[in-house]
Amino acid sequence: MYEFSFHPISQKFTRPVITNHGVWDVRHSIIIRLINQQGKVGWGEISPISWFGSETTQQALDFCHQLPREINEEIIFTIPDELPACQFGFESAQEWLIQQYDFSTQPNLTYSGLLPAGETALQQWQSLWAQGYRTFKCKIGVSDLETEWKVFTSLIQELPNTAKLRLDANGGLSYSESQCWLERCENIQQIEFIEQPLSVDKFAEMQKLSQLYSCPIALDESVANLRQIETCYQQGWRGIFVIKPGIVGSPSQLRKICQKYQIDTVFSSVFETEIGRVSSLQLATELSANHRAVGFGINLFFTSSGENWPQTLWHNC
Ligand SMILES: O=C(O)CCC(=O)C1=CC=C[C@@H](O)[C@@H]1C(=O)O
Ligand SMILES: [Mg+2]
Repeated sequence: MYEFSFHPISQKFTRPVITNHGVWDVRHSIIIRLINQQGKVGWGEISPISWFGSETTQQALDFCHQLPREINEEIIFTIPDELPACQFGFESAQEWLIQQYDFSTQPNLTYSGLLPAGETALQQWQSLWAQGYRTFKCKIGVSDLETEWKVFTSLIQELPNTAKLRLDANGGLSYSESQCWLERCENIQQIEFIEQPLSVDKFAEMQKLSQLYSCPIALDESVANLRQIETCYQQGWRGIFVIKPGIVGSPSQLRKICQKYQIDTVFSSVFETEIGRVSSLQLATELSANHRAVGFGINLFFTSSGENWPQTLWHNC
């Protein structure tokens, strides 16, 4: 049995995340705490992204409110699939009790840095490069193609050949715009992949594009949860799968799927706090089959874990 408690938190990003989905400037999460009978504490984080298909923060809060103050493993492992962020948060907290993670160790992974939208990306990449980043991601499908292509070509001209660049459209391109990007990126060696060019309902079209062009395509919104990963794999997707542990669902089920299908994965943040990050990077360390850079490079919050975090965060809620 575990003593269960939770706190909703809201944190404003240092800069809004601008994508085809819109402008996102505040991250709403729920921090959960489990205390076992030996008095050990396990931390978990529920950070939904409803426009990726996960539950809403309100639905996650309603789920937490209806739980008793004492919960057991059966409750944790029977959280419905409609609540993937809750599955992640509760299972992570239970694993935390066993692993007793600490924040001081940065896992031995390669990180990708998310560049700001538009021209600002041209200033930002150098400071990230100086910090050791060699993989960058920028958003496309936000303004018109030619404007974005102009910024992109300036960026590519500046980036060293050893850099890798990911273009994330968040499903915001049309079929012809996707063809245009894929054609133009065909022989640009820095391009690692184009992420989710078309919307989730256009799987067949993305499958066709992946056969027509050599520039790799990564699915993100199309594989946001475990059921979607399974479906896309069964429908023949053998390209890249972007895995967002914070919203994909049960970590134990994710381990099974990654081991069963040996999929080409890129682990990606849901812009969580250090609590969700520690658990997500544990999964990335275990399951990153092709050692692709993980999309956890940038801290978009004003504060990050400091002394005695998250106790301080917990008591300040
Ligand atoms: O994957 C990364 O490099 C960083 C995380 C990231 O880009 C995203 C996180 C959450 C929602 C989206 O705005 C975006 C994405 O689409 O991948
Ligand atoms: Mg994405």
